[in-house]
Amino acid sequence: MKYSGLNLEQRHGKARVRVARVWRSKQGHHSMVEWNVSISLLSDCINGYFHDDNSDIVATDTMKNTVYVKAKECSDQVSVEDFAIQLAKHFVSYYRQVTSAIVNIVEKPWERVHMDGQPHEHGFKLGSERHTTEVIVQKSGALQMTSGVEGLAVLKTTKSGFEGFIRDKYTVLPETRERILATEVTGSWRYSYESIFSLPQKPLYFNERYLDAKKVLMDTFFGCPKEGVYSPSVQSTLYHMAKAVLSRFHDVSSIKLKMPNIHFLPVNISTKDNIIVKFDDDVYLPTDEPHGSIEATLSRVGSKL
Ligand SMILES: O=c1[nH]c(=O)c2[nH]c(=O)[nH]c2[nH]1
Repeated sequence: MKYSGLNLEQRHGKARVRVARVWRSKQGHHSMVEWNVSISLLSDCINGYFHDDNSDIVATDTMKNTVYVKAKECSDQVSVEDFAIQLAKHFVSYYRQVTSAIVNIVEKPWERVHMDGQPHEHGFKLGSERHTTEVIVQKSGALQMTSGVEGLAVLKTTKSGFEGFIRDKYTVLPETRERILATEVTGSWRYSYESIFSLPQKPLYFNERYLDAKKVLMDTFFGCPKEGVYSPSVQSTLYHMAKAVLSRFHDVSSIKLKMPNIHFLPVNISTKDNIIVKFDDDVYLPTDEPHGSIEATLSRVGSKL
């Protein structure tokens, strides 16, 4: 928006609104989710910036309240993606001023407790990795949506190496075909649905997709239980993981993976005359600083990122 020779780009929203929703069946079976919701609206409210006139501003406090109202209105359990879409749809359809709504949600990994193999009706414990989503909905119904996972910490104790890299006067790293490979995957995959009117109608479709995508990522990282699979680099493993998701899910058009290389350093301790600990692929020093940072986006040729 141009005003007195200046250009203004703006958005406003509410970040980190926490909400939990419980669904109770008549038989006493409970389901629950906990979400951390961030909303950002693109809206025509420039008079608030230029003329001290707030009459076109949706208060961020109102946005926060809307999260609770919409959670209340979900009478059946919904995926985090469906909730994000419902919220975003509300803002673009309810307010004349709002042209586009961006909703980010992180789901806290509450998992049903099992006792002696039996699922508990109303007991949950916290897991580790988190299900995430970002949806952008325009007034026209145009949609961009991604789902993802964060904090997926995985490690294997062998079948990993790193050889053949550039060696120069700054290089000390020995080549190896035997090391620990550890990372904490942050991934997000873009769905090819481009309109809120063309979404799959199956309830909890995106929850199923999330679990399946996570399984494909992990299966590719680890390989089969007995043999595993050799990783020549984090880069190669990342590529195979991303490719497996694109091959498996035809409604995913691109995937971004961030895979820090969390180093486990060989421990060797010696004095001038004595070796106290000699590394034999057994004792490691786990570190998280510094770590390698490796990330890439893989998309189908012709897909919009
Ligand atoms: O898999 C790896 N990729 C790298 O780029 C790299 N760099 C490094 O020092 N170790 C490793 N390992």
